[in-house]
Amino acid sequence: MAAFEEVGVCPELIKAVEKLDWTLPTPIQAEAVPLILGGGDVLAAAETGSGKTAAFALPVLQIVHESLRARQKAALSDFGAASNGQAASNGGDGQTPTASNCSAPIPPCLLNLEDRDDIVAIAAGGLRCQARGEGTWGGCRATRGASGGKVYFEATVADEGLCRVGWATRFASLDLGTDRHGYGYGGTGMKADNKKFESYGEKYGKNDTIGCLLDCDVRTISFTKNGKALGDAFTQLPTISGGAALFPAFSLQNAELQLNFGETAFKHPPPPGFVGLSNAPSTVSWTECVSRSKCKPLAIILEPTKELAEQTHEQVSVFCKHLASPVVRHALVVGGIKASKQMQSIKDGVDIVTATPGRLMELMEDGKLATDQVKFFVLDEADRLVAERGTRDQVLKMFRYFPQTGGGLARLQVLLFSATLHSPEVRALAASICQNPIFVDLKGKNAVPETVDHVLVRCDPQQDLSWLQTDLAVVTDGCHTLDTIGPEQKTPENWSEAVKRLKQRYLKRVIDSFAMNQCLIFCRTNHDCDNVKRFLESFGGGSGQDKDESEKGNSYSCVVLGGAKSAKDRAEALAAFKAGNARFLVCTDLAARGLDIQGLPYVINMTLPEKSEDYIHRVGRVGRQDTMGLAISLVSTVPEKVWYCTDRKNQKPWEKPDAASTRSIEDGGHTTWYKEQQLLQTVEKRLGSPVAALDEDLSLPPDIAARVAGGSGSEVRYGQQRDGGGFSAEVMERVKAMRPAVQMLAQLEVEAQETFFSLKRRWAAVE
Ligand SMILES: Nc1ncnc2c1ncn2[C@@H]1O[C@H](COP(=O)(O)OP(=O)(O)OP(=O)(O)O)[C@@H](O)[C@H]1O
Repeated sequence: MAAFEEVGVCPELIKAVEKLDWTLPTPIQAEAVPLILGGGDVLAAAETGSGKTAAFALPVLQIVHESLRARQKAALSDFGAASNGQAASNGGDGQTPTASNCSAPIPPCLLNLEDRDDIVAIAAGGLRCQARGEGTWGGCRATRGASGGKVYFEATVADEGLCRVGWATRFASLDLGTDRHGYGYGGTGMKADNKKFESYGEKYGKNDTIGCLLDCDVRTISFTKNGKALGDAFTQLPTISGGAALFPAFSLQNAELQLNFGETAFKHPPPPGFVGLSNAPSTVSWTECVSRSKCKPLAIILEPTKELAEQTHEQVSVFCKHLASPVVRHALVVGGIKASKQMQSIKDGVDIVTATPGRLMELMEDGKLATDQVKFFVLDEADRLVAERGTRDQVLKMFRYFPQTGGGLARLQVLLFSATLHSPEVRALAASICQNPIFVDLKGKNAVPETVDHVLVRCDPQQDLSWLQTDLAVVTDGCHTLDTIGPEQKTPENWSEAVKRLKQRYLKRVIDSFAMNQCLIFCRTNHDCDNVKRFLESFGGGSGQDKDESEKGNSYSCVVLGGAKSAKDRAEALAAFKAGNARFLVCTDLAARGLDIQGLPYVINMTLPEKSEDYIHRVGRVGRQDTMGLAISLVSTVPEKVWYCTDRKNQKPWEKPDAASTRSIEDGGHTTWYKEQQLLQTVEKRLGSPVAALDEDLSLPPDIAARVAGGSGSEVRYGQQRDGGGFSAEVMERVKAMRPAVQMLAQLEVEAQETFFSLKRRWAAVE
């Protein structure tokens, strides 16, 4: 296995990993780091806990640092050249020129070759554009935008075809009018903003001249057709400023436009008070905007949850420590925290942003984070990021913001990482945003480390009638509040309620039987998490977050981490669990991915997840870094009716369960029947082997017990590193084989040194 320097990691980053006591790159790091350093797009799939974060963070940091250095060097030499030139023109007095003595004429406003879709051609002279191709829209914008005053330009339709003309910020989609940052008026007599198309003015076509009027003072946009005023099209625009200037913008489909920004006389002069954009006093150039912004990251790392983003950001901070001259500035951009607070941390400049999609998109759309310098787009847990349509669309939209041109190291590199990267959605995404990606698949579909043991507890309420006992304060989800439950009832509803009760009893038994003091308990919903917490609290509970120190040792202390909690509560819960102040983290699948909790011994699934890849990620919280972990799933033998809410308005039907809400979703209600036996089959198929059941007394099956307690001479417990001091059996084997050669080399080294010094002494004596 290669060392970090052999895979190309630079000395500063090696220093950082050595401080973490990392001796060798993990297999995914050894594979992915050189590919990324070599400039490739990479899709990397490797088991949970295999060090994927560093596999992308190290090379990304290294290239970002190299780019910053190159930029710094170029800036220093430019400055040298400029100051030398100035010294000459100032008569050699060496004084730095002031703003007043270096004012240059403002360049004319033209169509921007760098701000257009590929299918848009711009004619020499920069005032005529066309897009050819039936059914395909192409967009472009001008080089100069208005940041104040009353401005005007004209667009004359030079050919048949479809077009929209208007104004947009430089952050808007080039498809004018399809987001919040562009305002267009189309030839079909429609105006468009944020995908809202409404009737406006009249139709226009070949030879018509459209006047585009922007009044930055009252924040309105209006249009004229051949000199005839069509009235206000857009009012109450967001504040227009240097950073959010509005540029002339055009979308065309098989059409051609001739523009006049005011360099020559207009066909139809604008109303009094309006001036041509070329002569307007308050304008900004596109290049000026692009180079002025300090918030111009070179790398964007996208994470599906705030917790993961924080964790990756921390990892990046650790790696950055020894990168100097210049330092790499990195920021966290996540929801749940005031955007203004985050702006504070990025406004002085940022090179790497670790973010969750929603907040990042917001900043990008508001023009607060420039995207024109982005070299890396990393999608960690990529399959999760694209699993939902909304996030997938956001990811694609983001991608369109990034520079798509450039070669070599200037090219945008796209990196997709996950333990489970085999979904069709990921493949479709890769096909649309990656260039010849290399798929590094170290585990295939089965991405769980060998260090995880999988067992199940069969919860059969027809056999085990202990659910009828009332000794424990079991709290179920209320699905069967209206149903008659009892030993004489043989209905599916009875068994469903029974299994809910039984599972909580088993939870307590499992915790006691393994004397667990640190465990992640996965539930299906936030509501289920709260119920499990209430149940555990009935034995003392405690959150470990309270001031009362005595709660820390409580055997059932627990905290909840679920999407329904506030960002602050989630952060506190995770911190309490990581610090060992709460023994149990009761969570939804929000915590299934990426969370890295050192030496976590146990995971309990109160219910199996609907997708087998979520099982892989859940159980991947244990068995990390070669520590042994146990995943215990409580699996119902009978169908269980559960809450299933598909719309946001009816999120809490359990608060007042009634005949309507407890009906199944097919019948207009909010429940569904969950069949865990089927889910178990998909999990087993994914794992490639059956999951063994715990014995009735909840002891481990013998073959598993042997791995952790003496069977193979091992005394390793769950949560501890397996035999081999953190290295896999394969590595240990190679270390053993190489030991004699290394010892011989060390001996030779000693002899060579001794010979050298004795020769040196003799030489000194002769002299
Ligand atoms: N080369 C290495 N040597 C030793 N430890 C390492 C090395 N690389 C990473 N680690 C450690 O391994 C643990 C797991 O790493 P990481 O969180 O990156 O895994 P992952 O593959 O992203 O897992 P998941 O799929 O669950 O997100 C971390 O605690 C990390 O510090």
